[in-house]
This record gives sequence, C-alpha cells and structure tokens, in this order.
Amino acid sequence: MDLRLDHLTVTIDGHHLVRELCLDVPPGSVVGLVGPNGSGKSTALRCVYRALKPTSGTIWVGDDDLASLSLRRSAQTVAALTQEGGTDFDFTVFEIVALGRSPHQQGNQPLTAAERDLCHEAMAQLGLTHLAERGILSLSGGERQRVLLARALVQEPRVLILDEPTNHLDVRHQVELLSHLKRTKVTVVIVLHDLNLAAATCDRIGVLSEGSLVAHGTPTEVLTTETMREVFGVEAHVVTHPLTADPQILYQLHADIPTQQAPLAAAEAKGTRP
Ligand SMILES: Nc1ncnc2c1ncn2[C@@H]1O[C@H](COP(=O)(O)OP(=O)(O)OP(=O)(O)O)[C@@H](O)[C@H]1O
Repeated sequence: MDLRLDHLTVTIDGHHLVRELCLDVPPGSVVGLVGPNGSGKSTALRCVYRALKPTSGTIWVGDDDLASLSLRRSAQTVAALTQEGGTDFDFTVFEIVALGRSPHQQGNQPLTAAERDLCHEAMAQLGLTHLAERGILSLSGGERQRVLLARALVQEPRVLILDEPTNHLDVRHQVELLSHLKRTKVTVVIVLHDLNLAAATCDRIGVLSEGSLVAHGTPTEVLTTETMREVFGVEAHVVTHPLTADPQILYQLHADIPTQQAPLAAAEAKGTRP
C-alpha cells in the first residue's frame, strides 16, 4: 500500500470526528471519500497532510509511520490541495507553482533547469501557461485552484490529497482536472461532493457517516440507492453510464413520485406532461 489509515481516530472535546477509520490506498489508485456535511472527511484528510494530529491510530506511507517522518520528509511525500489553501501575497503564477519544489530544495538555491521544465509542464497540462506572469490575486477562483494543483503536482509527491478540488471550477475544468488526475501515476485521496464525478474518477470510494466508514468498495458497490437513502437521506435512481458503465445517480426532487413510476406518469405528476 502507498497509504494506509489504520484505526485513525480524532476526538475533540469528547466528540468523535473520525472513529477507527481504516482505509487502504494502493499505489497509483484514486480513492474517494464521500459523505454528508460534517461526516469527518476533511478531518481525516487533515491528519494525512499533518495539519492535525490524530488522537489515536497510525497513518502509514509505504512502510513509514507518517508521524515518525520529519516535516520536510512528509512534505516530500504528501502534497495537499486543501479548502483553506492559498496565499495573501501577490506572487506570480510561476512563482506559486515553483513553491512546490521547496521541500526538495536545500536553502535558497534557484530552481534547476529540470525543475523549471517541470513547472512549465505542470502549468501547460493545467492550461495555465498564458497566466505564468500574472499575479495570483488577480485570478478567478477556478484559475487559482488550477495553480494550486500545479504546485502540488510539481512537489512530485507519493500521495496527493485533494479536498473538494473542483470547487469554483466550471464543468469543463472539473472534467479536465479529474481526467488529469486519473492519468497521473500519483496515489490520490480525494474528497468530492459530486457523486457522479466521484464515480467517474475513483477506483474505490469510502463513505463516511458521523466519522465512521460505513461503506467501502468500487463505485458500483458503494453508490447504491440504499446508500443514497441511508447515508445521504435522499431518494435517487442509480443508472449505469452507457459508455463507461460507471454508476450515475439521478436525483429525485419530488419525494411524492414513486421511484419505479413510468416517465410519463412522473411527468404528469410534476405537471410537465407534454
Ligand atoms: N477543531 C474542531 N473542533 C470541534 N469540532 C470540529 C473541529 N473541526 C471540525 N469539527 C467538526 O467535526 C465535524 C467534521 O468536520 P469535517 O470538516 O471533517 O467534515 P466534512 O465531512 O469534511 O464536512 P463538509 O462536507 O461540510 O466539508 C463537523 O461537525 C465539524 O464542525
């Protein structure tokens, strides 16, 4: 395993934010964490990028206990794109991306030619080349998000942690960012609220509810009508994508329409019958 959460528990003021979470993330795989608001997803991720110390449990990166690594070694191993990531200083896009190399550098040495190439390559892959000399504070939320992902990628981490990375992105950039992630060889743990994008992106998905892992498996195994009802509290139809065979969730906003109702009768019930 590249990453193993071994009975990870976070307790604050007597509240269990994460309880005995066990999760294996194989090398090169994309594992999603989904769950309702407040179910502990970000808290679990914060432990992996060491913004939070778990109350108990161990995080293994390869054969290393993460807690035993120096912060520098951790930063060489785990990169994160977080909800609170960002900067108040108006560095250029290139400068921000180049900061991703910091854990690998000694002192204030300038970037090597290979490192500069790496930065330019990451910017090109994320459609940022034309913004290289722009100040980060002048960018839109979506552009900024892509810059921060480029910074995380040039860190060349073994494990990449992403907490709702598609926030602020329009649909094209959501699809591009997630497609890009699938192509990288990096081991990824990602929190996504969009379950259809999670199904299309993740090799495996863990479902958190009130801090506990209540389901874990392939998207098809996990994203079921029962999960939607029991964990998220919504009625939904789960269908199979005609091209990729991924499960796709069709939400039902009108609880009074029986789930098995014929489309015409449903349209009639909604008053939209042609
Ligand atoms: N430092 C803290 N002290 C007390 N409670 C906290 C702290 N940090 C988080 N919590 C609580 O722990 C719970 C889990 O929070 P967390 O951010 O991990 O949830 P989440 O699943 O990522 O939610 P969301 O989908 O809304 O982002 C929430 O109820 C939150 O209010």
